[in-house]
Amino acid sequence: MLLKLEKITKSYSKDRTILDQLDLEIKAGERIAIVGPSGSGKTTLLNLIGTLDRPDSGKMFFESQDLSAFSDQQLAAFRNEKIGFVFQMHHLLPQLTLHENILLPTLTDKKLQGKETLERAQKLIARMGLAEVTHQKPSELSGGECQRTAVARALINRPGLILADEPTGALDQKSAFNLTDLLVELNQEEGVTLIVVTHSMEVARKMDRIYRLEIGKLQESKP
Ligand SMILES: Nc1ncnc2c1ncn2[C@@H]1O[C@H](COP(=O)(O)OP(=O)(O)OP(=O)(O)O)[C@@H](O)[C@H]1O
Repeated sequence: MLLKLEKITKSYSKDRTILDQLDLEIKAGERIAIVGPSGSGKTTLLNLIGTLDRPDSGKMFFESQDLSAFSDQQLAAFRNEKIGFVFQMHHLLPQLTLHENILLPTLTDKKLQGKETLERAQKLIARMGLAEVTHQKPSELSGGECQRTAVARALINRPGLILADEPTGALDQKSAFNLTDLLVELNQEEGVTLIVVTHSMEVARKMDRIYRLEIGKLQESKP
């Protein structure tokens, strides 16, 4: 099991529980979609899985390691090594080129800086169809190119898990389908596990399993 959530509860205020004793198990290499009404807690759940926030109660295991036992510093190192993030708005740094943005997650760790990482970046740039625009800055790229750069950045450290929160939400339909197909191909080529929060059933249907988040719990849903 790559990821196991046991009775995870989270609220931001006393009068409303967002996630209520939620359980989830995900195997390495799976593609999972999380759908559900606006405000149901999808981003909250993704932030907990990504260790950007901690649950009020419950346990979370990643490769059998109990993450609640990790200090904030240990979690930061874990996150950088094991998890890649893709957001709705690409969150690229505007002053850096596409190439520099992709290398950002490698800058915090000396072990990651070397020929192998540069080769990995080149390979991802080619794979994403970005070879022509590597020295351009985000303002000089299309929305689809920015999102593909964000996917390359998420993959640069070879994480076991990609968390994507509405990755196609800001794209036109053609770019949205392209990006989804690319994520599926990368899952198949590299074995990276994929958790995608989406409002789009077309995107969700390309995953192995679809979960609906409603009233604090996940229910497996048919495509
Ligand atoms: N930091 C916070 N402080 C207080 N309330 C919050 C905070 N973050 C989220 N919420 C509330 O928790 C609920 C769940 O939010 P969340 O962003 O997880 O929902 P979502 O399912 O991702 O919604 P959407 O589909 O609209 O993006 C919402 O009612 C939101 O207002």
